[in-house]
Amino acid sequence: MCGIVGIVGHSPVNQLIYDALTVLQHRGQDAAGICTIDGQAFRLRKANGLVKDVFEIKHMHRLQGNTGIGHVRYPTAGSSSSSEAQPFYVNSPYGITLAHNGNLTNFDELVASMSVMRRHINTGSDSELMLNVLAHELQKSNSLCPSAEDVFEAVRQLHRQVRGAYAAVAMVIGVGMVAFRDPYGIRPLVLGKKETEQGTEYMVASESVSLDASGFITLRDVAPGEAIFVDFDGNLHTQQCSDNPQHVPCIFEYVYFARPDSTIDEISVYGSRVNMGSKLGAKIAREWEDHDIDVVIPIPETSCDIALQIAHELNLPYRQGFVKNRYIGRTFIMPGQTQRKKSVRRKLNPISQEFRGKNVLLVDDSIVRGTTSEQIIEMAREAGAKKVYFASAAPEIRFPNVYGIDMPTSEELIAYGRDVDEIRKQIGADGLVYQDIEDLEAAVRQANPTIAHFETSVFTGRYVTGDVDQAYLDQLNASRSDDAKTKKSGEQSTNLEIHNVCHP
Ligand SMILES: O=P(O)(O)OC[C@H]1O[C@H](OP(=O)(O)OP(=O)(O)O)[C@H](O)[C@@H]1O
Ligand SMILES: NC(=O)CC[C@H](N)C(=O)O
Ligand SMILES: [Mg+2]
Repeated sequence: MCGIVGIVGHSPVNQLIYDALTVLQHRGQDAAGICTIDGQAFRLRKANGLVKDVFEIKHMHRLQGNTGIGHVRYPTAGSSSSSEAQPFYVNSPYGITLAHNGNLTNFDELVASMSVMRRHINTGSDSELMLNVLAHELQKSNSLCPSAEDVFEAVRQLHRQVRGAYAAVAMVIGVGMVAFRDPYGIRPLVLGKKETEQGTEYMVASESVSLDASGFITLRDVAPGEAIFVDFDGNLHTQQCSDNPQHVPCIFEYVYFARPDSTIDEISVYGSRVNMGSKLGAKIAREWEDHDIDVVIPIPETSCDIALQIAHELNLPYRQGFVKNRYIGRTFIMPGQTQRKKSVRRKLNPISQEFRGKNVLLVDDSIVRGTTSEQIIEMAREAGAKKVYFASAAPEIRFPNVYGIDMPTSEELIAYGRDVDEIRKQIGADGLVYQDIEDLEAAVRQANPTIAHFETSVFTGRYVTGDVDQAYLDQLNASRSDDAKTKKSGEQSTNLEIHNVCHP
């Protein structure tokens, strides 16, 4: 899950974009990039690493200009090479740069269409493909300076060619900034503004929290299929560019990805997690009527709000029994299983007095590969717990994700081919309870009943874009499973370091 941001301002935007990216860091820890427009030139800095490490003062000085876009990356296509960090750049028919959150499901088809379009692709990134489709469609306007209508027509044509999930922001030199969301609105995108003495500034971002951090107020979510265009005179234009938009946002944003202080599609992420706690607490009370749980303990950090509400429902004490090392990032979005496994104990350490002689209920937002739950239960026992029960605020995850979460294969998922009792044994718990899918959907929908359906394929195996078949999933497995990535990592090169060439 990557994070994207774009600003058309009246004064330098480098620091604002940097600040916005730091609060989107939870969406991608692998690479970061910022591109600004300085006169007629793009200024670009992108590299592997966290925002704080990628941008040194010398880079920030070079990122001049009042318009810019930024990206934090969690790879779901191609490799982890720094040449696939974003934003991407093309120089024809105009100077265009683009940052993308999501994952395209018709990668091969798009690669094949590139030769017809006479466009060159330099990496294995789906985002580079999408940029080239946009460039190709803009070229059809046959104009030296495309109008808002030309830009919207290009996005309309892009929606017809590109499949999968995408929230994207692009800049066209001399023209403006365009942002768009796929016709199902799977990935989030929010629009904000700031009034200044020089006029209105506009910003788009993956999450509202980055508008807060950069001093913008949230106007609204970008609608599924809609495009937002801000020209360089600062005028905002918007248009629905999809033939058949439907709103089916990804439910995993609420379960895990997004920050609790963000609001996505008019639903507070925090509020949805509290509701998840209410529903799961009620299920535990119902199904484990005679339970002997002494204390509820969250597995920091994402599950804290959920666990507190479960404790409230069960009328039990809530204790922060694990201390989180604030210098270790999120383990689930780390690129390899060895690194993920090692990081759990580095990240979380128990306070034994909260475990000694007690029956504890550990709560997590989700169990994906089981990396966290297996180790954390072991740690709880080592700390002296008598019994260790486990609750997951999301249902069993049994299917790959193809829309921007790097879960490319069923075999890596602990719930694949196992029922709840088998999973319980595998993670070593005395009892295990999962949220029901209906309850999860209801918990999230509560704040915005207009959303009839959520993207829930990891639980159901139903893919909303209708183009995901077994052949595609097999291919994804072959190219992106942990084994495949390990094999590939030896071959990875950074391609040409053309993206960081320093111009005087
Ligand atoms: O079953 P697994 O494969 O371990 O994946 C699930 C775990 O990973 C995530 O935590 P993460 O450490 O990424 O982030 P957090 O600090 O936001 O909870 C999630 O919150 C679960 O704890
Ligand atoms: N998680 C994402 O949104 C990834 C974006 C894009 N598919 C990449 O791999 O760079
Ligand atoms: Mg976690």
